[in-house]
Amino acid sequence: MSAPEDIVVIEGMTKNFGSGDATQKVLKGIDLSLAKGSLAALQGRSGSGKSTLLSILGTLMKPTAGQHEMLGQDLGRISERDLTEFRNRHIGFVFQFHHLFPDLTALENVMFPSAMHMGRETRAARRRAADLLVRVGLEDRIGFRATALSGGQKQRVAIARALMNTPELVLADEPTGNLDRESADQVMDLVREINAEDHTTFLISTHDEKIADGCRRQIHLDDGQIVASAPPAK
Ligand SMILES: Nc1ncnc2c1ncn2[C@@H]1O[C@H](COP(=O)(O)OP(=O)(O)OP(=O)(O)O)[C@@H](O)[C@H]1O
Repeated sequence: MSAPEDIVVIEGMTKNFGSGDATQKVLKGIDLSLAKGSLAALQGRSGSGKSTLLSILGTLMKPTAGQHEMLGQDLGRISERDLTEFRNRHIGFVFQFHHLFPDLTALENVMFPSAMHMGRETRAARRRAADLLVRVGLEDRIGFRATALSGGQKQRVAIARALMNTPELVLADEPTGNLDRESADQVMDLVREINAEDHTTFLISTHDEKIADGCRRQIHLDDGQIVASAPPAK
């Protein structure tokens, strides 16, 4: 059952890859809810299904079975077109490898999601993108091409880009996996600040205990099942 403060609820979620004898059961019945404003780590050994779960939560992949609700909408029952619009409007993504366009500037990279989001005029988008880059501490890198940024700076641009459309939920798949300790800690400080100030909900998959400890909830996946999920701090 979902509580009013839950923005995401999944029940009985399964995901199989392949078919017949080659079927691989990757998610084996996941029940999970995320309260608005939560900051949760998704932990588990390599191959336990973390990226698969994030892809489904991000509506980038369909589950084999199970219920998926977000913001009160049953996402299993809406058209592909509406799902794309829903994703652009409500979900932001940060990946291990930043996926910035190398020849675009930091500002242009951050503005990119707004190009897919009808109705936001360019001047307002530029202003918001610039404000976000200031917020992530890159005011002196706004006009730099992505190739001229350090790994930590690129990941901060990726966070700004994820926030461009003011999503309720940000899914981050090993966002610090490619960074040195200091840059990883800075990225996590930034995530904590955004979470505290904006109440944006974050789910972060990580192999890094320090990053997981910096979250207010730890969800452990083992072989496609949740084996522990510390209750959210109140
Ligand atoms: N598109 C796919 N087709 C077939 N099998 C897949 C696909 N995506 C993932 N898998 C398999 O699902 C299992 C879980 O993969 P997943 O990437 O979700 O794990 P993970 O916990 O994120 O691992 P890591 O920590 O190494 O990133 C793996 O055995 C993987 O080979």
